[in-house]
Amino acid sequence: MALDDRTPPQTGHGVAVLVELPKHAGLSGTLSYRAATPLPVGQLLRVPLGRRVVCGIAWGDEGPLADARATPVLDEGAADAPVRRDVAEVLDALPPLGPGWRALIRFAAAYYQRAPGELALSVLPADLRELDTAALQRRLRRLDKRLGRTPPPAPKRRRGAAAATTAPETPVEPGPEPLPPPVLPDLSEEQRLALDALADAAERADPVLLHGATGSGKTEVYLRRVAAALDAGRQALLLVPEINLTPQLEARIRARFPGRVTVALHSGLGPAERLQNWLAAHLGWADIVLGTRMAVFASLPRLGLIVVDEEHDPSYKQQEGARYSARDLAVWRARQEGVAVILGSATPSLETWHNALPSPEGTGRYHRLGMPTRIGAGALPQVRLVDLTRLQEQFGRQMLRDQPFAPPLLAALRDRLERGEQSLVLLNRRGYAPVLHCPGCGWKSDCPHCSAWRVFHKLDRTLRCHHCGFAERVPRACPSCGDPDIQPIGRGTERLEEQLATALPGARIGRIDADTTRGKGSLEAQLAQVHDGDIDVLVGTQMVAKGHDFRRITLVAALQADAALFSSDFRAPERLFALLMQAGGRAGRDAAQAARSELWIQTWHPQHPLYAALTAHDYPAFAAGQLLERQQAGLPPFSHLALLRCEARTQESAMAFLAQAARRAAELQTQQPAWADILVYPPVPPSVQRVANVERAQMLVESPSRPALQRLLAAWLPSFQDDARQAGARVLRWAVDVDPLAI
Ligand SMILES: Nc1ncnc2c1ncn2[C@@H]1O[C@H](COP(=O)(O)OP(=O)(O)OP(=O)(O)O)[C@@H](O)[C@H]1O
Ligand SMILES: [Zn+2]
Repeated sequence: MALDDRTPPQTGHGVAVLVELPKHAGLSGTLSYRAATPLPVGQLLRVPLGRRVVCGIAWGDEGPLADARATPVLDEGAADAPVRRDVAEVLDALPPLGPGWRALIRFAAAYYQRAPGELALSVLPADLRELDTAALQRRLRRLDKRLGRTPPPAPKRRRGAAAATTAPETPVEPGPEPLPPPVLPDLSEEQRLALDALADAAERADPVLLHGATGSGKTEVYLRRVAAALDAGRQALLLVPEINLTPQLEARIRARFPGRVTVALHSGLGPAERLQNWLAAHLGWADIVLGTRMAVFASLPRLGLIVVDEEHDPSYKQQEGARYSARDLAVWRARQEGVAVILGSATPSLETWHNALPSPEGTGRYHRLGMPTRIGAGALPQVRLVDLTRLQEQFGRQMLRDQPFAPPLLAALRDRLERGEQSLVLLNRRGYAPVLHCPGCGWKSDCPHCSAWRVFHKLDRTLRCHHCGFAERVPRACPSCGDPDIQPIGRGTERLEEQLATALPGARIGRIDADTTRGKGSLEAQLAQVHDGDIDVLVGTQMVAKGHDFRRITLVAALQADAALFSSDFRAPERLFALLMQAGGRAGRDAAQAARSELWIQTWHPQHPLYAALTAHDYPAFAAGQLLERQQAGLPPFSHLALLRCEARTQESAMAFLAQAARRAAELQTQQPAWADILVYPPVPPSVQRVANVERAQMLVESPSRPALQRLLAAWLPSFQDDARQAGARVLRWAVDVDPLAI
């Protein structure tokens, strides 16, 4: 570069930097800084922002600067210093974030309508955002030690980037002595066929839906594909819905791939460990990353395979900030990077199923592979429906309250007990009773801060709100009329546990729900008890219904499932079907006992078509019925939704904000014919309208076309900021949820 005489000595290179901007800064792109030399895009930096020094990512090269003083001021926080500010530090001990990662951030930010800086920085480990070079060096040395690696050679200089450096390109061989290879099970015929097809699909990087029955051995299929990816020198990313399912799988992966580096990424990790694991992935040292939804954003320079296990699970959808679907992003990322992605489930989401059906029924975008048979050819549990209406006629209401098990179900539970087999009773509601009630004056245990009841927890004798957390000791007498005879209404897992103990004297009863598993490691310990056979009957919420490979359970019972059949949320039947089929899938996983396995369902609506499909284990029939209904109603996957949410001091303000937004949309729609088909529904309060003294309202937007919806949202959202500012303190928060899951 020829320097001319007039160039002041402080010239340098312009770099556009992505930073996590303070909320409402009104800036959504990058900020411009000055660096001594050009920086590679994706490089992690420390830059001054206002009075702080924060983590940033080099996002674009703005070329050599002729005169730093003449450049426009972009950092609002530094209005009194009218120069481009200097990059404070270049974290060049780390290679830049790669093009795949950057493309994913750009896409996800645009799709979910967030600022790229906010998204990019929020998906990096919190500790990484705080690191300076010295601290980073210490962390890297610690990581070397943990992985038994020799420290990387001194960074080499990169061509064309004077100061920028990269870590070694090739992954270093693992340190520990290679252990003897594990013994692999002989594949079932279905597994073999699926693997052949997967190898073909991987060549073309087609997304694949692996639709395998519960207990059909999907995990083994994933592991074989992981092995193939590792053999090809690539990294594998395995996504699972929840942390509680991870310990069993993590142990299995480590045993399966000794000498390979497996790291976990999920919110249950401490900050230091999360950083270490993230670094191992980013540096290419980790071969396998096992994680929850956040792991879809892992930086993986050698990515070769993505697996999304239990792809239907709602926990893949982030419910705050950028409300992304890790499943959908996994498919996008795989396609973009040209790698294979496997979505696995016994009960796929209807969106995925639709994509895996050939046209004209579906889109044919995914390749569908079926594994309908359980390992060992064990039968799926026989479904037994108990008609609660008949039961009530026979025994009366009171009996049903005190002893909620139909006599034949009770007999079946006793059988299991005598044979030393286990049973699982599913009830998706924790606590003792959902509400306390005074028969004298009609008082009920409502929450003073929410439009919800407070739940009675008998163990610690509290009334606890599951929405805002407000808890108080249970009153001795009715707080309204003083009547001492206040009573629980309904039943939660605590009460069910008590009723089971009465009905099955001598049985060892365990309970697993969010209340019993608060302590670190307590869930693992309780699951181990079940696996070891120290428990006869397990009571639990949906936590125990999925994923677990229980070997001794031969009976699963669901006591109160019906509410979902008539929910206003159009996805409720899909979720109920999946929950029951998955729960049933915990029974009879040992082929020797499978023939005796049963799924009992007590219902007021035994004639409902959902139960007919469940009894026949016929997911495709259930899905076909649901898809037809969705098509007729113009619901996803036949349309695309966004949900606008507003939180305000009063319900009127929340509604007014959304009504104003609706008017803005109508204006935009008159300007752009492509948006005419988009429907903006009137704002409504959600089912729980007030939480922690905050009023909530929501408004649904429905579009036949995804791109049209995207464009409308992008044009529409800036006006929200203005309207929110106008509303001042009355409006607390607003958010847009693209492809919302719960409505
Ligand atoms: N080829 C095989 N030979 C013998 N056992 C196998 C084989 N494949 C898998 N298994 C065993 O079968 C059981 C069920 O497999 P796995 O847990 O992978 O099922 P899954 O399809 O993931 O079921 P779910 O959807 O219910 O979680 C496991 O105990 C697994 O170790
Ligand atoms: Zn509350």
